[in-house]
Amino acid sequence: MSNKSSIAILGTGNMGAYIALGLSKSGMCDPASITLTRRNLDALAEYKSQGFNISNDNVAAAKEANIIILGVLPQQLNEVLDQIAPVVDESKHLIVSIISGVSSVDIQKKLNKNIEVIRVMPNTAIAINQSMTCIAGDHASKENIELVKNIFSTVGVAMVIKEDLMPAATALCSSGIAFFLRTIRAATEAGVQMGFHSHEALEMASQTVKGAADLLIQLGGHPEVQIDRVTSPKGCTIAGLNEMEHNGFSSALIKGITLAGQKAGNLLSQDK
Ligand SMILES: NC(=O)C1=CN([C@@H]2O[C@H](COP(=O)(O)OP(=O)(O)OC[C@H]3O[C@@H](n4cnc5c(N)ncnc54)[C@H](OP(=O)(O)O)[C@@H]3O)[C@@H](O)[C@H]2O)C=CC1
Ligand SMILES: O=C(O)[C@@H]1CCC=N1
Repeated sequence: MSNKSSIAILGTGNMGAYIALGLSKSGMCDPASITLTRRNLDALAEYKSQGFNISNDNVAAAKEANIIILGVLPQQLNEVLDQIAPVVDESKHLIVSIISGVSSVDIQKKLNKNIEVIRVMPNTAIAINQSMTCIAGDHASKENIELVKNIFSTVGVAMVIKEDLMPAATALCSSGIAFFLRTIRAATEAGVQMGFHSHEALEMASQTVKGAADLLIQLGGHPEVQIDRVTSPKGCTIAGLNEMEHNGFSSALIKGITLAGQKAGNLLSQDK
C-alpha cells in the first residue's frame, strides 16, 4: 500500500479521528484519501473542513476503500460487520481492527470471508505521531503485516507482536497513556502544594516525564540505572522513592496495568 491507498475508518470517535489526523500529519495519507464514518455526521464536520471525506454510510465507504479500519466500540462491531460483509472482497480489501477484545478470527468468521484481518493497537499519541502501536497478524501474509507496519511507523513506533499478547499491549500502551497522564497530574498537584502555580507545575512535570522517557529511549538500559544516577546517598530522592514504595507505588501500577490487561481480553464478556 502506498499513499495512493484509500482508507475508510468505520467508527470515527476519539481513536479513529486521531488515527486520521496522525496519518495526515505524517504525510502518509492525503486527507482526501481517507473517509471517516460515524452515525452522527455533524460530529465530523471539523474533519470535512480539513479535507477528509465524511459519511454515515459504512457500506459505501468500505466499497471505495482498500484498507478498512474498524474503529467502533467492541459492542458496536457486529452491526458494522453485518453491514459490510456483503461488500468486502479479499482481492481488494485489507481489514485493520483497532478494537480491543475481539480476535481477528472472530472478525473473519463474522464476515464469512477468507479476508485478512490485522489487529492494530495504537494510542492517542498517534495524533502527534508519537504512538506506540502494536500490530498482530497471526493469520495474515508477511506482505500485509509489513504494509501495516510501514503505515503505522509513520505515526510513531510500530511493533509486531503475537495476537495473544494484544490485551497486554492494550493495557500497557493504549490505556498506558491514561496511566502515565495520571502520574503527571499527581506530580503536578504535589508541585502546587509546594508553591508553584498549576501551569508551572504541569510544565515542569510534563517535561520531566518526557526527559525520563527519552533517557531510556535514547540511551537504552534499565530504568534503575538512571534512577541510581539521581538518588544521592542520604538524599531527598531516595527518601521520596522509598516513601512512594511504602505506599504501594510500583504495586499499584503493576496491579492496575495487569487488571486492565485482563479486562482488555474480556471486554465483551464482563460487566465490571
Ligand atoms: N480511545 C483509545 O485510546 C483507544 C481505543 N481503542 C479502541 O478503539 C475503538 C474505539 O474507541 P474510542 O474511539 O475510544 O470510542 P468512541 O466511542 O469515541 O468511538 C466509537 C465511534 O464509533 C461510532 N459508531 C458507533 N456505531 C457506529 C456505526 N454503526 N457506524 C459507524 N460509526 C459508528 C460512534 O459514533 P456515532 O455514535 O456517531 O455513530 C463513535 O464515534 C474501541 O474498540 C477501543 O477498544 C484502541 C486503542 C486506544
Ligand atoms: O479503555 C478502553 O477500553 C480503550 C482500549 C484502550 C484504550 N481505550
